[in-house]
Amino acid sequence: MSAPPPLTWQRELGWNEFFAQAAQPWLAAGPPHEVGRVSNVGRASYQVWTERGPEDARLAGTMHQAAPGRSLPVIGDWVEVERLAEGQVLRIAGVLPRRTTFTRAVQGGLAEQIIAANVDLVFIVTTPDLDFDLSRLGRYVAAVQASGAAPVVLLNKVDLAADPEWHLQQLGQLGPDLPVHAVSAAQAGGLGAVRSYFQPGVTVALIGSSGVGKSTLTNSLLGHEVATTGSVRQSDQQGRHTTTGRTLYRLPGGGLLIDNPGLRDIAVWDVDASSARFEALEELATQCRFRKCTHTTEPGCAVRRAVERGQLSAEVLATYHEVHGLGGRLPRRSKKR
Ligand SMILES: Nc1nc2c(ncn2[C@@H]2O[C@H](COP(=O)(O)OP(=O)(O)OP(=O)(O)O)[C@@H](O)[C@H]2O)c(=O)[nH]1
Ligand SMILES: [Zn+2]
Repeated sequence: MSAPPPLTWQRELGWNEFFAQAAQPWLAAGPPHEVGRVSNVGRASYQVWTERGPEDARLAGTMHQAAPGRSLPVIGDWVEVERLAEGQVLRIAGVLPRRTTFTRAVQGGLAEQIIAANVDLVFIVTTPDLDFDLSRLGRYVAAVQASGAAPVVLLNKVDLAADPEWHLQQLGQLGPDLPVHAVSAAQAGGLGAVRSYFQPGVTVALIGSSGVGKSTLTNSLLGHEVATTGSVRQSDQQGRHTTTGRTLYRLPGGGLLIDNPGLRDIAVWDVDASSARFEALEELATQCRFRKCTHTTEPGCAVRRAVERGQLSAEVLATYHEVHGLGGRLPRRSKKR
């Protein structure tokens, strides 16, 4: 038995044979069974993109029970939903298998948390200034490849570079087949090449340090202001988490863009730097006087004490600070990798 041809809205949202096959038993049962794509995840609520557009959704009771192989929906997931009576929010009954997954290490590297699913392409954004660090960019490339997505490097703020060719040549060392583009998001320069990646159904995510221009780029690509430049707003006036700001966007010419705080914060899923290497440090950090100690200048810092006593290498702490955007970061102009 072959599945009916998928609808156009689904294709535009990234649906393909892989998902169609997985959803076949669910859809074969007919109404109220539908599918949709998770476009935002709040603390207790979800937003799912269906034929009708973005809709509020809630987990079905059975989804709350832990079961082997069961995972809660994340941004980018295709989910099985039930449309109850008109006016009621959609109910998420299941998560379809994922084609790609971004994970980050939690519990000191003992467990993995999935933060985004079904991303096809990841734009790694950097700038020709202090952010430029080939070894860190190399780790991002490896992390993107490990997720199953394809990496593309964007050298943004190229208008500020004295010698853009030097930076491009350096980035070329990251891999012979790695696409690299020089852009200026603020001046809409070089965006044609970037736009050409957004084919219908292709899901793209942006990652990069704070301030490299991800929001500016998002706004230029979407043609209107959606992303908050400078910071990510997550709460409304009452301080509640709000799901009104979508984090899965459809581009005017096709293609989808995920701009999600969890994914943005590359430091947390920079696998090499943040997992096992920091286990000892995180163990020590439980003894710091302050729960949110940054191990820089706080009194009663168990981590710095351990470094002073030679129990923890100063390099591990320095890397930890670099990954978390703390402390002085020097431009490292690596010659050869
Ligand atoms: N000169 C120049 N400035 C740019 C360019 N793109 C972005 N900027 C500026 O860089 C600053 C940071 O840009 P954002 O878009 O907020 O950076 P972001 O990566 O979203 O930062 P976070 O929200 O902290 O993750 C803003 O002042 C932008 O106007 C560019 O191409 N050239
Ligand atoms: Zn500390």
